Amino acid sequence: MQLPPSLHTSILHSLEDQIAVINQSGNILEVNLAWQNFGCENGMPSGYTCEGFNYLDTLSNAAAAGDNYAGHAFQGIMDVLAGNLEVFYFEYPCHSPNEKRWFTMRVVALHGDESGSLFVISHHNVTQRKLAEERVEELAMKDPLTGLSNRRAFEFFLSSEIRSSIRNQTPIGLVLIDVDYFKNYNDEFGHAAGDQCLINVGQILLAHARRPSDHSARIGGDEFALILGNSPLEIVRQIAESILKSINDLKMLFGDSKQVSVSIGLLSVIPHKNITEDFLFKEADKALYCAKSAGRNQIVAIQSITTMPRTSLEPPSHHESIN
Ligand SMILES: Nc1nc2c(ncn2[C@@H]2O[C@H](COP(=O)(O)OP(=O)(O)OP(=O)(O)O)[C@@H](O)[C@H]2O)c(=O)[nH]1
Repeated sequence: MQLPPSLHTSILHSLEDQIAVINQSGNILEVNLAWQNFGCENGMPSGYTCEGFNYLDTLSNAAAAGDNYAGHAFQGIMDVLAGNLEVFYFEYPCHSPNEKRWFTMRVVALHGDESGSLFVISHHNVTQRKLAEERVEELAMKDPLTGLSNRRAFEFFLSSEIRSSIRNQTPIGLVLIDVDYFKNYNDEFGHAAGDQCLINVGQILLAHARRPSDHSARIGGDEFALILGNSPLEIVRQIAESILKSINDLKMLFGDSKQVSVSIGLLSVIPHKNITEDFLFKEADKALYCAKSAGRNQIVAIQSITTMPRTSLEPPSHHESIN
């Protein structure tokens, strides 16, 4: 079989990765078809070959305009050109107005080039892998039944909201919600109806988490939580009352026999650095326990939390019940 005369060029043009050869100054000497096509698909004139382009200039201009990825790529290439780094490998987002895209960039000295003045840059599209990773990440943070955040995500958001509240000295609200006598509900109406009930409660919580700093989560079987960033006690209380009412109103959806109620414990506090998420959660949980003990279908608010550095003793909390 006869191989094409310029076998290496043919191989280069057959590759899916975008490949360019640059010299020590960053001038592009040669690109493959994939590189040309990518340029044309992204605003370069048709027939664009990159000849005369200086890749380092392009990156440094983008970096000067605030593109940190371009700045990092520039530095990596400079390190390879200077011989300080054998291979530079970098993964970066390159989203277009229509789609999310990620690429890897690999920069290495041209193999077999004795002058040591030629370098190969290759870009590989890793979008499919990144989208799959994003999806896995999303699934790992979501409760599959209600679509709300799961406990893991809740803990993450709580800790991040506490840090933000400490920084800004704003009150963080925490609301814990537990369905009343849910075991009986399951026993009486069946597990599928129980699932539907949890979905409906989840939807109500979701509708009450309106701002970017609000997060609703299902943190256990019939236990839910709402984090309300920058919310004083009065606001947290109003939101909890609205949740309680909406859940009581679910019986209109189900018919009178399927009455649903919840017990709610809540607090709002401006935290300082000794306040942990575990501490806040336990305080709100104490209030929830009080709401259960006092007869359920009601709200108990922690009125004040001693925010002094903790010793081995739990600080005193003061509860107020709202029916
Ligand atoms: N349908 C359904 N039930 C669940 C799910 N997860 C947990 N459960 C049930 O939720 C019930 C929770 O009941 P308990 O924690 O004993 O409390 P309760 O009956 O709600 O009583 P109080 O909380 O004291 O008012 C249990 O019977 C669990 O089996 C779920 O995903 N779907």
